[in-house]
Amino acid sequence: MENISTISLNIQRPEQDIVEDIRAACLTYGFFQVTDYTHIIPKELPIRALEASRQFFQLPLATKQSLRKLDHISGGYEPYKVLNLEPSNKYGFGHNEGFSFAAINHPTAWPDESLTHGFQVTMRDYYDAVSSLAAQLGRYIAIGLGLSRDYFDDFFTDQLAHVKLAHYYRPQESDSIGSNVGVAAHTDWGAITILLQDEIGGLEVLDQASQWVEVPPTPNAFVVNLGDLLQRWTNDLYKSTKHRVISPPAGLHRYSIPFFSQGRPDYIVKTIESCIPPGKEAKYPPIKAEAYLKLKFESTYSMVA
Ligand SMILES: O=C(O)CCC(=O)C(=O)O
Ligand SMILES: [Fe+2]
Repeated sequence: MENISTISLNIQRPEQDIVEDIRAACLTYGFFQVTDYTHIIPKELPIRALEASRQFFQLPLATKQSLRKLDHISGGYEPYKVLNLEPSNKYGFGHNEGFSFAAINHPTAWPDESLTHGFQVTMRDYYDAVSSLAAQLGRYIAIGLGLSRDYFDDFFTDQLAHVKLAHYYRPQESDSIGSNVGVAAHTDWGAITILLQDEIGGLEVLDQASQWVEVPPTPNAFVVNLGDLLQRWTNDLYKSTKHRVISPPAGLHRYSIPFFSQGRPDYIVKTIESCIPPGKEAKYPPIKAEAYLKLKFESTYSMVA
């Protein structure tokens, strides 16, 4: 079992080296970490985003409850749910509360500016910057597949991504239940997920030998993983790998911010020809990004209000 690789995106590196490192990771784990991205994401922005997230979760519960997410499309607060391993729910019910939002103009119950100063601006900045990183990773992935570098650009332009601020913690009493589920094992649905995690740890990836491998918290790094849509797009050549989060022991708090890159809703995802072995057919028919995500949602997730 190999470690999850850490790939420097330093612009001084030969581009082909970055491309090959990313390709190797996509063919195995579909998980890697990236560093040296400050030409795309300002150095202080991830710190600001985690700080704003901590600030949000410190609001009184009643305030957070008033910002509750109403359905799976809109953004807002997702309250803490204690363990409930309902199999039809992709995330189980781990020990976490969340706040999610999507692209600009998307309905979201934002907290009042007077309560969390600068929160919305920080989150918008974060969204835009990480969107650019997703598009740049798309270019490296395209080159690695022998495609033109702008092959995925159209998919990432005006994409509808989802960002989730996640706060993992365990109230004392749940220790007696013995549950340590932060997020139950799952694969992501979209194309690329870019995750910022703090220094607590707990994210694990299932390797080819069915062992859980930790993705260690790494200063100034983002975790990148491919989702089911990119696996399908590449005819299963690139991997969307199962992962989970072990929640920290009572008394510790973990914060993370996954950015789920799901593409322009009306974009039609059609199997990349060069990923189909000679003499074989594509495994999947073309599908609109939006229709694919809806299908995934309906088949695996039952929202409990
Ligand atoms: O919080 C994390 O480290 C990962 C969360 C995750 O996998 C997800 O929300 O899809
Ligand atoms: Fe995930």
